[in-house]
Order: sequence, then structure tokens, then C-alpha cells
Amino acid sequence: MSPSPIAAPFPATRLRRLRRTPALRAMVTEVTLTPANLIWPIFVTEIAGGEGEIPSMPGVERLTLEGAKRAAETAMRLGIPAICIFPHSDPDLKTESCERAWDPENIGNRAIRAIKQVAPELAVMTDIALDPYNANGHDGLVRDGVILNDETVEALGRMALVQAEAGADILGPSDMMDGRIGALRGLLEANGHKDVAILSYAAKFASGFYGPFRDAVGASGRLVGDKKTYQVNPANREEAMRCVARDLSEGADMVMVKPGMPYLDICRMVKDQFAAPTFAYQVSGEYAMIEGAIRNGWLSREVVAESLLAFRRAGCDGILSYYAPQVAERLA
Ligand SMILES: NCc1[nH]cc(CCC(=O)O)c1CC(=O)O
Repeated sequence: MSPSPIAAPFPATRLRRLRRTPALRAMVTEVTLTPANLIWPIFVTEIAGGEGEIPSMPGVERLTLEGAKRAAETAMRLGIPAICIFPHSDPDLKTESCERAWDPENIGNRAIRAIKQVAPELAVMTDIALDPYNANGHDGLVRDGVILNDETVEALGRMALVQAEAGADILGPSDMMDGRIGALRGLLEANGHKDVAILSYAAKFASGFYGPFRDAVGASGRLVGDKKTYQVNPANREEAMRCVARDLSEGADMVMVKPGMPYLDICRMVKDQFAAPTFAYQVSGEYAMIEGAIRNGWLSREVVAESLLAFRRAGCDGILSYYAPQVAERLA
């Protein structure tokens, strides 16, 4: 979209004419934000006493299974079409081989089934990565300090099939291993899950903005080293585009840019280049930043909706945001 020159010079053109009243402003509003544009990420704990507020994400709570069901009902009531489940799993059951990641009884899979019971029409999205179940906090299997690609993809395949079996509508591979989308798509096709959608965390950057999330899922203290050998360098636009192209060509139905607000240029490029359903994740650190400033009285709560509108302007079809229920409530 290249701007066309304004035909008439001042004063024939006065751009303030259309800003004068709410009615005029409403008429020329270009993008909208509705509850249908939101995906709500929730944390579900299996640890007794693990529920409650996450200190680095004030206002966001880890939920019990019962709490997750209530959240699903809230989402339905507010018109939020999808919820995304993140497990807070028992630290004693985290291992180097991560076998709990594909245990049908892990907390993530139990949450899928519980939510489907109370809100069958709500789209349930999952996260596919080993970090909640990994003793060393990485998204992949680690041997001698190296993150193993192909072995991890195999493990992710097991994880994906079990999630699909549990009733997930949308799988969200967030691991950034090479070849995982094709592998998952093939497994889903071969195992009777041809209608399960994949929303690939395609342009996922190695970001410091994930800090509070790692607290929320209990991975912070564990992470050995960083995720730079699999997540994208924040300096790279072209590489992010190649990731998106690759994931779409391997069978992703939708793609995601993550983090969100510091990467709006990537959102716009992805939408323009691929014209595919494009999502952004307003991640935990963005939430913490905004919410911290609001709670300190430094910003007004209006910035929440403004921050989400920015994603729509940048071309995103939807946004994963911890603010989803709050914003949907305000829009209602
Ligand atoms: N598989 C990990 C995963 N899935 C979603 C997030 C971050 C979400 C957020 O910060 O809100 C992360 C963290 C990471 O890559 O370390």
C-alpha cells in the first residue's frame, strides 16, 4: 500500500475535518479490534498450591483444571474464539528425555479434555515444545550441551498426536526446530487427524521478552544457556521471512510472529508477502511492561486496546494476548 499524494493543497484539504466529531471519526476508522481477533493464553497448573498470581505478570493467574474450565466459559461468553493452554507441570517429573510431554495424562492434555467438556465449540490451541517437561528448560532434547534437531522433531510428533487425540483444534509448535511442520503434518494426516490445524510459531525470535512466561511455567531457574541456536536473531528480517515461507510450504495453516510489538515490521511483511492467516503473540514481557506501567500510574489502561489495535494495523488477523478477557469485556 503506497500512499497516494493528496490531490488538493491546503486549505482545500484539511485533514482535521474528518477528526472533528466521534461520528466522523467512526466513519473513517480503518481497522477494528473485536473479541474474534483474540486468542487467550492460559497457564494451567498440576501442582497443589501452584495456582494464583504470577509475580512478574500481575493480574495473570495460574489456574487449576477447574479454573481452566471457568476460563473457557468466560471466553465463550465474551466471544473469544480460542484459548491456548500452557502447562505448569510438576518439577519432580521433568526429565532430560521429556517423556511426560507425550503422556496423555499430563496437565496440558487433561486441560484440553476438561475444556472440551464444558465448551466444545471453543477452539483449543496447544503449545508444542518440550520446555515445560524438560529438566534443562530447553524446547528441544539436549545432548552434551547441543540441542538435537531431528530427535526433538520425533518427540514433538509424539506430543502432537497425543494432543490431537485429546481434542486439540489447533497445534502451536513453538520449538523452532527445522522440519517440524512437515513432520507433524505428515503424522496428523497418517493418523486420522487431517482436520487438526497448525498455527506455526514461524517467526519466533530469541527474545528477552519471554522472561515472565518462563517464571509462569516454572522453566526460569532451569534454563541452561539460551535459545539462540534455534530461535531467530532479533536483527534478522530476511531469515524470519524464510521461516514463514518454509512453514507454510510444509503445511502450516496459520503463522505467528513472536514477540509482537517490537516486531510489527515483521507482521506487516509477513501479511503482505504471504497473504496467509497471520497472528502475533503479545508476549509475557510486553504484558509485564504495559501492566507494570499502568499499575504504577505511569500509563492509562487505554494503552492496552491501543497496543492490540497496532497489530491489526500491521496486518495481523489475530493476537494472542493475556489481556484477551479484559479487552473483550471492555469491547462488549
Ligand atoms: N516453547 C516455549 C514458549 N512458548 C511460548 C513462549 C513465550 C510466551 C510469552 O512470553 O508470553 C515460550 C517461551 C520461550 O520460547 O522461551
